[in-house]
Amino acid sequence: MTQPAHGNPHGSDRSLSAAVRDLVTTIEPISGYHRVALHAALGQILAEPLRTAVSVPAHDNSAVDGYALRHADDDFAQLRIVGTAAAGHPYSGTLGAGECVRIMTGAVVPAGADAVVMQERVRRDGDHITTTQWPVAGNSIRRAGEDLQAGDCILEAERRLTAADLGVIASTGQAELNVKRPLRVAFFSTGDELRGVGEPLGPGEIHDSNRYSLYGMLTQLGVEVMDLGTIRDDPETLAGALRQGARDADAIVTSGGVSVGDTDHLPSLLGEYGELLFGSIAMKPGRPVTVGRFDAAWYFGLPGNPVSVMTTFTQLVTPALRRLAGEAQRPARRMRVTTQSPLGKTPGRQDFQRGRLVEGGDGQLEVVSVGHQGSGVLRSMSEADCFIVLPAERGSVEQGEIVEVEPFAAPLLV
Ligand SMILES: Nc1nc2c(c(=O)[nH]1)N[C@H]1C(S)=C(S)[C@@H](COP(=O)(O)OP(=O)(O)OC[C@H]3O[C@@H](n4cnc5c(N)ncnc54)[C@H](O)[C@@H]3O)O[C@H]1N2
Ligand code: MOO
Repeated sequence: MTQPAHGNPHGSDRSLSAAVRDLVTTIEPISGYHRVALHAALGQILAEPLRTAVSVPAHDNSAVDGYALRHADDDFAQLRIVGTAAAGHPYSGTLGAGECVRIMTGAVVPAGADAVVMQERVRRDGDHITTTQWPVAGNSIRRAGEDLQAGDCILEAERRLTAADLGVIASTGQAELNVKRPLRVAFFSTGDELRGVGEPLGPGEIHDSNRYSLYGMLTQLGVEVMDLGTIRDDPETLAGALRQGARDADAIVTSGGVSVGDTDHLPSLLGEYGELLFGSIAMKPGRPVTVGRFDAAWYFGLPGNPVSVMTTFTQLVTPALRRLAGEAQRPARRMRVTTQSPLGKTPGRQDFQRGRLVEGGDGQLEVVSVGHQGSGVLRSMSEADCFIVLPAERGSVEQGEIVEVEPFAAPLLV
């Protein structure tokens, strides 16, 4: 599978979809799981399918505040109130003919009752009621098991647990569960021009911004991050950082030094000490990448341009790290909308332009370009809330044409 580190600039680079497919089929997920308290499972990956031993709700209960009655008493006669059922305080008797029970939302439906009438449809006179609208059988009753049935598989393995999932699990009473161990990802920036935030800049120097956007995207992906800092463009030092990352982490993500310049050492280092899987993708921004293995770790060398880092991270690294972490893949959520802006493009690479979704005249979502699309204009990422995804073969797009957009999700938006 090894290919030259630098793709052909005339268009024979591997497509992004082929690169992702190769990675996802080649990567073996890490093993290992641990048992955690329910609240600590938020954002973690479920290690096994989760079954419920109980039904939820456990009992038929009332959906409204009103009166539980026997539907067979369908004669519009007065019903006598024989007791009260509140949530957590069931009525212990059984309803007889002509009887009803004052019932509150969430209370267990008493034995003998088979419908509930809401109190707005009732006239009450002392301990008797008459209804203004006789309910149908089963009216306003939430059935036992209508949410979850005892024995059901309620969540599949490999699922990253959401707030709703925690609630669903809590409703079954389960206090602990097995989740996969978190993926450990080391990251560093490369470049002699880079200085840390808070440091003064010398001639030609810039602040290392990629390490912060990478930190943010990795953290939002739910992995354990190891920041190896800013590394100079020196092969020995870079090899040392790669060794440290491979020793302590499951994957290493770097920015810079993957193109064809004199100080771009990472492709040759990987070729020499590791295994190079591929070195160039037909996407813009983000054509030069260096992807492969270094010792036991997966290595993702992303281009240095700040927008290219974020684009390649979301499109290429994210599915690869999800696979490595043992998380089920998710399809890209793309939709077709009208563009309010003309979009410049030359055929050759799949383009990820930055856009914002807006409400069009007819209330439908449309997209506008955030403007300057240079791969060094990081503000375009900050101002955007979606990628405008243009196929490799197409040229410029006119205002009013339909384009595909991919709204940002984590790791770009919380
Ligand atoms: N002759 C060619 N030159 C370039 C090509 C090419 O195909 N042939 N591709 C261009 C493209 S596209 C990209 S993307 C870059 C990728 O180059 P590198 O990965 O080697 O990145 P660097 O040269 O190290 O940096 C590029 C750019 O980004 C700035 N940078 C780097 N790291 C950071 C950081 N941590 N924070 C902020 N900014 C950073 C760096 O100063 C450069 O301006 O190669 C093109 N060249
Ligand atoms: O691929 Mo570069 O990332 O276009 O600037």
